[in-house]
Amino acid sequence: MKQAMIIINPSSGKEEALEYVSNVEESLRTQGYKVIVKETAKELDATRYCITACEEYYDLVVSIGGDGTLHETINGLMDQDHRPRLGVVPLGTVNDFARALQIPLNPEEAILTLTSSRVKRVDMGRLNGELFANVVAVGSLAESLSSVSSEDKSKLGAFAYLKEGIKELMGISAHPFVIQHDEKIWVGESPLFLAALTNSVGGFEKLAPHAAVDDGLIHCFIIKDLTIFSTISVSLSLLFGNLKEHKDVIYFTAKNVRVSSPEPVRTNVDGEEGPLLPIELSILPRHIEVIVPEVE
Ligand SMILES: Nc1ncnc2c1ncn2[C@@H]1O[C@H](COP(=O)(O)OP(=O)(O)OP(=O)(O)O)[C@@H](O)[C@H]1O
Repeated sequence: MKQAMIIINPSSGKEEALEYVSNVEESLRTQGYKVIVKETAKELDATRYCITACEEYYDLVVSIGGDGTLHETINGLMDQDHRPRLGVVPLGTVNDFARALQIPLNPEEAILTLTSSRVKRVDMGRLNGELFANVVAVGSLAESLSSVSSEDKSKLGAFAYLKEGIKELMGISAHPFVIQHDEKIWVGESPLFLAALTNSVGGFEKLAPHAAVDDGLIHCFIIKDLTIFSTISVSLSLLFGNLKEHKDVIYFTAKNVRVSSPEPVRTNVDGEEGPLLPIELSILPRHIEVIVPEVE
């Protein structure tokens, strides 16, 4: 009999997550799965549960929660030979991974998608010893993103990040970076370096419109300028999708990236606080298989 594990963060999605479990269970049982439900109680529980699902040859893991829960679930798939297929019911504020894969942001509709026969192989990024699914942000702006309050996130969604970003850019200086990408190197000062795998970053689906989830590339943006006029125009480019063409932005793609700084600079990984520099990024092409809607 096919086996499915539901990994659910009961604290996600304004504490509404548990309401959806029975619908997901029913959908999976109807499809012939034996279902087990694992509730997370703390950080990294989702990773531990997902490792068990790999070791016990589960066919499917469904993550019910925000991008944080999804990030932790995906990390359970890191060095595993058997990797169950992934289903996603997004309950967070931003839900970049679901946006990038056209998985409905409405939980009820996302649950219906679990019956889809269409799957997509998706790239994962490796950052030092962990995986990321969407984006790594480095620099003063990234540090401010980690501090966006959940109240602001719920109220303003993606605009909370933009608001914090503009506030931050008006008052801060850049960090010195050394960015090695494949055989090239960039040395300079920047308030923000972004490495994106998908088109959706911080809820902005147009940040990297050309980034396909399975193109085997890390899409990198270095923001160079800090003046207020530039900040406003960079923000507009974020919204309208031409960031890579902006004159104060350097854009490149790479398979391997190393970012270092003589200063202690923090990172933000998939929307959560990440490690200090230096970081090494690489790509695991088409590493996981995700259930996506029947029609694009
Ligand atoms: N039972 C729990 N109570 C509190 N926190 C938990 C629990 N289980 C897991 N967590 C932690 O909560 C973090 C945030 O979860 P997640 O991103 O899924 O939800 P969210 O905060 O509603 O989403 P978003 O950040 O997009 O608004 C996870 O990274 C995880 O470490």
